[in-house]
Amino acid sequence: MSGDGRETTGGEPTRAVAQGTFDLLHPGHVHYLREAADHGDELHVIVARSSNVSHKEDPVLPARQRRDVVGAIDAVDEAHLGHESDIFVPIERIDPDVIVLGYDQHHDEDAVAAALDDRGIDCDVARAGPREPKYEDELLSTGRIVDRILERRG
Ligand SMILES: Cc1cc2nc3c(=O)[nH]c(=O)nc-3n(C[C@H](O)[C@H](O)[C@H](O)COP(=O)(O)O)c2cc1C
Ligand SMILES: Nc1ncnc2c1ncn2[C@@H]1O[C@H](COP(=O)(O)OP(=O)(O)OP(=O)(O)O)[C@@H](O)[C@H]1O
Repeated sequence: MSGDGRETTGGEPTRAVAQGTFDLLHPGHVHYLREAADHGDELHVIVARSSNVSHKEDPVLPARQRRDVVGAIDAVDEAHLGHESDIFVPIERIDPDVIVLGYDQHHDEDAVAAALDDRGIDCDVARAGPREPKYEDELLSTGRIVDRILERRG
């Protein structure tokens, strides 16, 4: 562990990767990114392309804007735009020691580990936990923020 609580190996800095849509940031995102950062010396974040966000409504904000705002969070060393068609292309470029899946990300840990293995990428897979609400009415989901906007301003 280094002085700031992150893991080190004493040699090259270790790299952790987090990923997601990150449309309309909220404290749940900050919690996830801080937890992911604790898995390595450097945190790299892959921001999903809008065309790959198929399991929920389209993001409101363009991918480059989502990347730039995520990249401004203290825990994040570098934010990267995701690849349009092959999610392992940025992983090959970043060459992480660990991929930290979000607590509710639909990706299966074993399936991701098997895909990494198939491509000869030596990398662990971990799963982050959820943020517990700190106070009543804390909105910890982009979808719920959008619903609130529509209720109040729609
Ligand atoms: C290891 C890993 C790498 C990913 N890389 C990309 C990528 O390069 N491009 C992309 O559009 N999505 C990528 N994704 C997918 C998104 O990050 C994300 O899971 C999904 O599209 C958005 O949904 P979410 O915000 O609910 O997780 C990756 C996911 C994982 C687990
Ligand atoms: N409340 C939360 N606690 C911990 N992690 C979170 C929380 N909300 C989102 N995350 C994590 O942040 C990453 C990006 O999440 P995403 O952009 O899908 O946000 P979201 O608020 O869950 O969106 P939506 O409400 O539209 O599903 C994912 O890995 C997700 O697991």
